[in-house]
Amino acid sequence: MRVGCPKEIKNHEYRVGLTPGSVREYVAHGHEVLVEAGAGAGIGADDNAYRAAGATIAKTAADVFAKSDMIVKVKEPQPNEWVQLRDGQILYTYLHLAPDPEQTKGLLASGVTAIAYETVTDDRGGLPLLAPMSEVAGRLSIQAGATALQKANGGRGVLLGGVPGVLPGKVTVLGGGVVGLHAARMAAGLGADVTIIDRSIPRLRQLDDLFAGRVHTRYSTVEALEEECFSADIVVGAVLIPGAAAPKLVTREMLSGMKKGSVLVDVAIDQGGCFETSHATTHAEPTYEVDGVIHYCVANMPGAVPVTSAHALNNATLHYGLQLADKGLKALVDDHHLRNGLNVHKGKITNRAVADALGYELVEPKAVLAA
Ligand SMILES: NC(=O)C1=CN([C@@H]2O[C@H](COP(=O)(O)OP(=O)(O)OC[C@H]3O[C@@H](n4cnc5c(N)ncnc54)[C@H](O)[C@@H]3O)[C@@H](O)[C@H]2O)C=CC1
Ligand SMILES: CC(=O)C(=O)O
Ligand SMILES: [Mg+2]
Repeated sequence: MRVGCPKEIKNHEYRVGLTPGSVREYVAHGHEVLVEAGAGAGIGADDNAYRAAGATIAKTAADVFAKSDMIVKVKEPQPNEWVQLRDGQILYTYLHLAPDPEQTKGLLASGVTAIAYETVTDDRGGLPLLAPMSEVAGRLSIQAGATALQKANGGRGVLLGGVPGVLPGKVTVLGGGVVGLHAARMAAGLGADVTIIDRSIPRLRQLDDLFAGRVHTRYSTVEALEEECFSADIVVGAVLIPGAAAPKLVTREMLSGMKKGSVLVDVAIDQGGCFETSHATTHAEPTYEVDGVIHYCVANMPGAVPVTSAHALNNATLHYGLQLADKGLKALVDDHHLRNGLNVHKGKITNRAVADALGYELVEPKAVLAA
């Protein structure tokens, strides 16, 4: 198979779908790899590094899209990318379709077979291709929140760790999954007073064990949300219902109960966000203010640290990428966890959460692959 990797074009997105190390693996499996010139610049991998790994360098993205059987990317295709996709081609990348009707229409019209990293599953109930970027974004959320909390940046001017004789800042984390765990770990490491809210009691038990009393846990009710958000300096939004639009846990009305200059970091923004007042921002202009509360809603947070992120992402995506390259669509038939990643195939929606969110008929992946 010919595997193509275009340069990412989303605002300040410096990650790359294939590192030179991954290219070597595809080449070792007998595949041709076509990489757009400059695709790895953001991680310090120049075209010669890709040539040394066995790739051919394409001058333009158009060349990569036209000549490849499978496109491996990081971010969801942008409008001028989805028009270049076609029937019979595989797209392997993050998609986040539930909050994005325009992209969904574009992918359906193209006929492409689109596999979303974020809905591929594993035996432990996890999302193995989302997890590494959730680890990065969770850790980054506290850096971003702490920066926004500084007075000169519009925040209320609190140092998260406090100092001897002065109480630390308070961080509330909504959703104690992968993002939430890593946010809590960073916040606790800085000395903040941290509370995690989740609706899963088994998960709260795990977190309580893990942090051995260093972090508080609370079951998710409106009362708990209000108390923990109203007293917080930073609230990290980290809830997820896989594939679906995020539930709006913090309403606009609740902002009036929050401290002026406190910060909402909505990591869940790629699934539409869990604060009613969130809208996606970019690394170029990451924050805005509503009712005195600073909002940070960057939908591609890991793009800020591409050297770490691209390698962590490739570690997770390589296995299934090779399966797809080796076997084509049979890889989806053979492995139900990979099949759970199938969101769009030949003009049909094949993921239930996406179909429900956007009002499409669901076509079962097994049925569509057998056709
Ligand atoms: N903005 C960005 O750059 C990035 C965003 N993300 C996003 O962050 C979000 C979280 O991802 P993960 O931590 O990997 O998900 P996860 O599945 O590991 O964790 C989600 C947690 O939310 C909890 N939850 C669901 N509904 C809840 C509710 N109503 N109240 C309280 N808790 C609730 C679940 O029990 C679970 O523990 C996702 O939307 C993901 O796409 C991930 C990486 C980068
Ligand atoms: C998961 C995601 O949206 C990202 O890594 O950009
Ligand atoms: Mg406390």
